[in-house]
Amino acid sequence: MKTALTIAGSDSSGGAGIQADLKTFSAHGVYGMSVIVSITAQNTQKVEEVEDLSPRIIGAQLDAVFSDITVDAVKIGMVSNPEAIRVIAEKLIQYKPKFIVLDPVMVSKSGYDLLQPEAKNVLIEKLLPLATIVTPNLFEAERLINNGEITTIEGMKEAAKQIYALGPQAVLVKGGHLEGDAVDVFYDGKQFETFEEERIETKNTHGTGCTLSSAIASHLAKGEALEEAIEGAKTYIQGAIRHSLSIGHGSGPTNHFFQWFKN
Ligand SMILES: Nc1ncnc2c1ncn2[C@@H]1O[C@H](COP(=O)(O)OP(=O)(O)OP(=O)(O)O)[C@@H](O)[C@H]1O
Ligand SMILES: Cc1ncc(CO)c(N)n1
Repeated sequence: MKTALTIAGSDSSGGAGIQADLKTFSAHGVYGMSVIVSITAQNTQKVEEVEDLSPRIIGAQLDAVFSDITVDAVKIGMVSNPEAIRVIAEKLIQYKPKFIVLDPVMVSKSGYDLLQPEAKNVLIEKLLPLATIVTPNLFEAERLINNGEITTIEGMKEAAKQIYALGPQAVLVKGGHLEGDAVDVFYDGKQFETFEEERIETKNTHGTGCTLSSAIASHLAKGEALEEAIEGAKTYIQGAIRHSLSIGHGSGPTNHFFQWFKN
């Protein structure tokens, strides 16, 4: 069986973070593993509190996994602080996993900082150059390049180009927060490609970004080429949002098992 590792934060409500990642891996038939960087007390309405694990135990988790198990793909989500980012980068350079999908998580849908503002430049310097693909949403893309607001597909293309110049092998700027259809823009230094799906009208979009990046990692772990992996992940997130769950009183989670249990 192929394997994937998520390095991310825990979401107590199970809709985003580590929990979304593991569910996504399972739904793809990939064996999931996790290195927890931070614990969030959150639900479908808001993030109440965050507590980071020490860099020492983050490093120890990475050593424990990589020293024993072949990791076919890594997904990185919430990394929270500069010290955590430094140890993650150091271990990834040491163990050299073949594929790294970096979701540069910065702020929760409810507005809580999941990446400390002073950690942004460390993420850019240490993690972006290691990424097979980085998957910012519009807000994260704006913050990565500090070049104003992105409001159009053309703007997404320009941002993708500038983020590519920071060192990842490819970029997928996600258009979930734009108006109209859900259009994501891919750039790999050679060409642009757009991945488009119809926008689904729902408030239940908690964990969409985590789900998409883990789905890409799952497809890469199974040996698919990058664009094929994105295509597969985009089809998956569309189904997971279409059958998303009205759980909780806020923004409900995506449904990872919609093939079997439709809402
Ligand atoms: N309402 C929707 N209908 C269809 N697709 C959507 C919708 N909202 C988001 N998507 C798609 O879901 C994926 C995740 O995009 P989004 O921009 O929401 O990520 P995100 O903001 O990082 O998510 P998160 O809130 O989990 O951090 C993208 O492929 C995007 O196009
Ligand atoms: C732990 C965690 N990671 C990522 C996100 C972004 O969706 C979240 N809300 N919580």
